[in-house]
Amino acid sequence: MAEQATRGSSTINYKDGGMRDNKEYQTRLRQTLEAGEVELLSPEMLISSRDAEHPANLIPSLCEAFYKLGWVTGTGGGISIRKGALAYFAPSGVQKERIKPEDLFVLDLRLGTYLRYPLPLKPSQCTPLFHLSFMKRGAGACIHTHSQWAVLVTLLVEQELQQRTAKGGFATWDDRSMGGITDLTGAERSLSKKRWDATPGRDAVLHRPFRISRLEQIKGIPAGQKHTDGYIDDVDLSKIEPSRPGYLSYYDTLAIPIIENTAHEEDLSASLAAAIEMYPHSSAVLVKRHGVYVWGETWVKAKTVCESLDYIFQLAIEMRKLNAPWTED
Ligand SMILES: CSCCC(=O)C(=O)COP(=O)(O)O
Ligand SMILES: [Zn+2]
Repeated sequence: MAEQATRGSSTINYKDGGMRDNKEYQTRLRQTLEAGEVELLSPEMLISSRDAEHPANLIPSLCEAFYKLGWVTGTGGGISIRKGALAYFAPSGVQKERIKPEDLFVLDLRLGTYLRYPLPLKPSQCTPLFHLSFMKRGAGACIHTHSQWAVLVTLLVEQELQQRTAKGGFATWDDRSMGGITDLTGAERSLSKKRWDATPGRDAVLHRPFRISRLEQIKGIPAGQKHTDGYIDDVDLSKIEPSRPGYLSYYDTLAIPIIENTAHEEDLSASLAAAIEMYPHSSAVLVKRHGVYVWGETWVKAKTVCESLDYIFQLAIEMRKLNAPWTED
């Protein structure tokens, strides 16, 4: 395992072993963590904790649970968790149900530098996408699944789009880019339009999101999101108000944007960023023929929303088989 971390042009070598049981070191370590002086940390300390709620322990156990749900089959998908300014990522191409804390990468979001990089592993290809959710939404965790239900709803929306385009296409900007969403305020609409015009990657956001209403489980999806222009350590994310408070009501319509897939996961960054800008209230983005990204303030919230969405996607597939409409308009 790598015993070093690189900061700027200098390389710091760390020794491990023995130190973990040393009380004085533990105290200094805690003070160092509290002061945010993470450069004094041994990379091994970043993943050594007896606390089951520590990201180094949570990521392996959650990935195992997600594997059993069919969310991270064949190494794809996963979860990243943020602890303050530190973000924890799983390795790429490794069976997600067998990940160990030692396999995890730790990125300092302020420095943009890895504090732990366990060669010869590589960080998950989802890393830049997870990173976007931390920087733009102040997320505490982000989940990526390859759930078959998520993939199937993107196919059905694609089919709807093809049928609509064949009938004469899209008339207005709203119709094209917002998929006919009518519940945005005038200010949000005009801001979205400005963002839409200025955002690279917008062309890969489908002209129609997945939309569904009148389902009890919709009440498990947040109504609004926090917006940040980058993770800043001295900004208290808990003080940033979400764009809309609370959760969707039974009478709201859930809308999840869909972006085109790319040959490489990391190339989804521009379109994911565009979808996040375009849909200011959304806590998820579907990737056509691929899966879904879902984030939340905490890993518990991200997992709960992901479960609700997966349930809704599965129900939507079954509804379509029965010719039951997803929305009333
Ligand atoms: C068969 S998985 C292809 C890549 C992918 O979709 C993904 O989610 C990234 O997986 P990684 O192993 O890099 O975490
Ligand atoms: Zn993927």
